[in-house]
Amino acid sequence: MTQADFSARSALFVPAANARALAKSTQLPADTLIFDLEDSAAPTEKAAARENLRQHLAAPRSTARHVVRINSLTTPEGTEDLLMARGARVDAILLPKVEKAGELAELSQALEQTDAPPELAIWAMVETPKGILNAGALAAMQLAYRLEALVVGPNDIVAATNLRPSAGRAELVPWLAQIVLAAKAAEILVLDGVYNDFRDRAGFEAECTQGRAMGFDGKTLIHPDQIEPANLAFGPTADELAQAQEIVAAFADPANAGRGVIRLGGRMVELLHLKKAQRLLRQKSL
Ligand SMILES: CC(C)(COP(=O)(O)OP(=O)(O)OC[C@H]1O[C@@H](n2cnc3c(N)ncnc32)[C@H](O)[C@@H]1OP(=O)(O)O)[C@@H](O)C(=O)NCCC(=O)NCCSC(=O)C[C@H](O)C(=O)O
Ligand SMILES: [Mg+2]
Repeated sequence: MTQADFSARSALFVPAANARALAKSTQLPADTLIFDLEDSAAPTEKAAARENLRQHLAAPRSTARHVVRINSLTTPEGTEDLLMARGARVDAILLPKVEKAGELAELSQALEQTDAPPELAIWAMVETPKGILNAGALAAMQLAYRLEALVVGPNDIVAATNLRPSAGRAELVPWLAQIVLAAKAAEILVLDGVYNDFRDRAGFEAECTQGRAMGFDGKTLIHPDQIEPANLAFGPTADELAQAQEIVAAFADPANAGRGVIRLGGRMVELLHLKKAQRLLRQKSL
């Protein structure tokens, strides 16, 4: 688990070029909405998508975290997207196809130059072979800059590597694990990639279970039907919540005052478990 105090179970990509999807997004129970200006907008749609989104973000919002995926900063579109997103006071900017730590430094400097508020975070997509190889260096930028999350991009990974993933994506797992480990070492969030077959609920649920078991904090999504199963799979189970409450209560017992390790129901429980339990309960109550 990361240090983030908010829940990041479900992050729905909302194509900014699609007015109906933008309208729909305000009623959806996703923890995060990622408004997309990159791959879901064709080159001829990009300016209109940005303008749609500017207007959409000026209206009242839901309580979801609002993130904008901009185009690469090496393109004129990217700079326009960044200025729009910064002006719209979103929670984070998602930069696609990040390969080198310098790209995050460049984005961070651009935000400093426009006096962006310190709470405006950076999210980075890891979706190329170089990005995966450099995941540790990218995540380490959290120390110097406002990097809050790594996000996997399986479609670009598959396209760049000519991989043929089978059901269960065993071929991808070693690369995904590298990205998860990099994020954990830097104590930032890590979100699993999208599942394209949005009518296949069983397949989606299986991939959520696998992602949660690997340590992902949540999953990026492409369709509203994927929100509820992702919230279930990445949220705490009833057992985990009950255990967390038990641990907090046990350490609050005066008989255990000042102790670093206690016995609870035949198990050893240490202060690290208390910290994890407290974080879980804090996230649940937000
Ligand atoms: C995949 C879709 C094109 C399917 O859309 P559609 O045919 O409209 O589906 P439905 O008829 O079932 O939709 C029902 C209603 O829900 C709204 N809807 C659908 N998708 C979304 C969404 N993502 N956000 C908000 N609302 C949504 C429809 O408008 C319908 O509403 P209404 O008309 O009022 O009844 C579509 O789901 C879609 O475009 N999905 C997102 C695509 C996208 O953003 N792609 C880019 C991000 S993924 C990516 O790039 C991953 C990464 O980079 C990688 O490399 O892997
Ligand atoms: Mg991609």
